[in-house]
Amino acid sequence: MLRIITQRTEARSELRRICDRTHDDQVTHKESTVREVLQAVKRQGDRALLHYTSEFDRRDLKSDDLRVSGSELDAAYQQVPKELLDAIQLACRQVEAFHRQRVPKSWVHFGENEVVLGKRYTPVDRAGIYVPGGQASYPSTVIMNAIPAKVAKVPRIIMVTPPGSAENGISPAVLVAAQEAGVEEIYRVGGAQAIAALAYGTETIPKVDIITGPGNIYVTLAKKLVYGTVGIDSLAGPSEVLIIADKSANPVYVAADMLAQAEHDQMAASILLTDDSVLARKVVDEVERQLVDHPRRLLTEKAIAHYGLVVVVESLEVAAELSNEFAPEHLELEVVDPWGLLDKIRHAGAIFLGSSTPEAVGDYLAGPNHTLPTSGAARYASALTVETFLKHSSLVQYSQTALEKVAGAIEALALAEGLHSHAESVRLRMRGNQELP
Ligand SMILES: NC(=O)c1ccc[n+]([C@@H]2O[C@H](COP(=O)([O-])OP(=O)(O)OC[C@H]3O[C@@H](n4cnc5c(N)ncnc54)[C@H](O)[C@@H]3O)[C@@H](O)[C@H]2O)c1
Ligand SMILES: N[C@H](CO)Cc1c[nH]c[nH+]1
Repeated sequence: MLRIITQRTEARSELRRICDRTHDDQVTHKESTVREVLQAVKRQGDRALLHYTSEFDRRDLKSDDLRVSGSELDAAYQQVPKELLDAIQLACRQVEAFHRQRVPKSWVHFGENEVVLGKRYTPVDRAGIYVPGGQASYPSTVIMNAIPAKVAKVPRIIMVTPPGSAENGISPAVLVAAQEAGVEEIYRVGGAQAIAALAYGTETIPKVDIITGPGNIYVTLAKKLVYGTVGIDSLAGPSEVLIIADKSANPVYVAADMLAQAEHDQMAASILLTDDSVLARKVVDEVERQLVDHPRRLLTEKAIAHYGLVVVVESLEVAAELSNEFAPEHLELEVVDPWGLLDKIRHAGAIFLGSSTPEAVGDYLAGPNHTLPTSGAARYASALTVETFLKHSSLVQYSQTALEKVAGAIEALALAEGLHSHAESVRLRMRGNQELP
């Protein structure tokens, strides 16, 4: 089921197909559904939200049900075992410590020539965080999105997540993680309709300035389409792992790490590049073996069948080259000298070095963010950070003397652009205080 490829040209074209899986032809019809959902929510607000929640999540709700109540939030604590609460609190502390390390600071520079320049950072007024909840529940994603927003001092954080089944609702762990991370405004709505609500606002859900968080193909397409109306973090769609392994790697670990990605979504991708054909064979067998009793076997098998791949390469240098072309969300270096190989890596959302560092460490509590760019977006985008929730304004002050020194240059540039009033705005100041005629 998991294929092994040894031929370089075939490997390249398969890797391209997998990387492009979120913008291939099969996705086009999903995009038209997403466009329709966005338009309907924009025009009809809550009415459309409730309609699509019934259609896609099989939950018949009223507007009043959308917001998670205070009593539900309180009750969630009773349903979360102590070890899980401890783990959530540990993850919150570690993620916060990591994100506090590099918070950008406003600065002002008083130059020698009576010129003052600077940058002033301010948070967005409202952030909308999307927490997925279709195939699995993600308390970890609450933490990864809410904590950086808190560190950035965003005044209002609005969380959306699918409603869950009528019997179980939203996972209590998600509700507890939200409260531990400092979020209390939570709405039960998922998919493209949730993204539309955050982008345009409805009677119940407020419009935000930026939407962050990962999601399935519908969520990712919706974020792409609302970009401009609101900001977004990145296109953090169906998950991916690419593992570069040599003969020192343990096939049991490699297989487990491939399945740990595949179990997210049938569109998740799991790739192994190795210079050892014996390891390649063992990993394929081990994936089969670990799938036998897998509780999410059907979905995971689909992901492995469509977007799983093992490539045997001539050398680790070739593996690094192919990995750079793919630009994976997660890259694991399970080789004798991971730090040596790191020099050859240029594009990846997060890099895990050595065989004692399964990607799950980063998923939950190492500290760095697990909301990462997918489908090749790591070529130009990065993990979610505190800066995602900040923007900066440039600060500029010139004295009259400083302005006199550059007046001629500004005038020349303005005239070259044919912009009369730009030139005039400087020229008038050179003539001293102007009285109204
Ligand atoms: N890149 C990252 O940083 C990262 C991190 C965590 C998870 N993920 C990814 O997030 C995704 C989570 O997906 P999920 O499905 O579990 O939850 P989700 O919340 O992203 O999607 C569920 C929603 O999709 C909508 N939906 C389902 N079927 C639909 C259909 N046929 N038409 C229109 N809308 C439909 C429903 O409204 C539902 O609420 C996975 O792909 C996982 O790999 C990515
Ligand atoms: N691997 C996911 C990022 O693609 C993050 C995650 C959350 N829970 C488990 N894993």
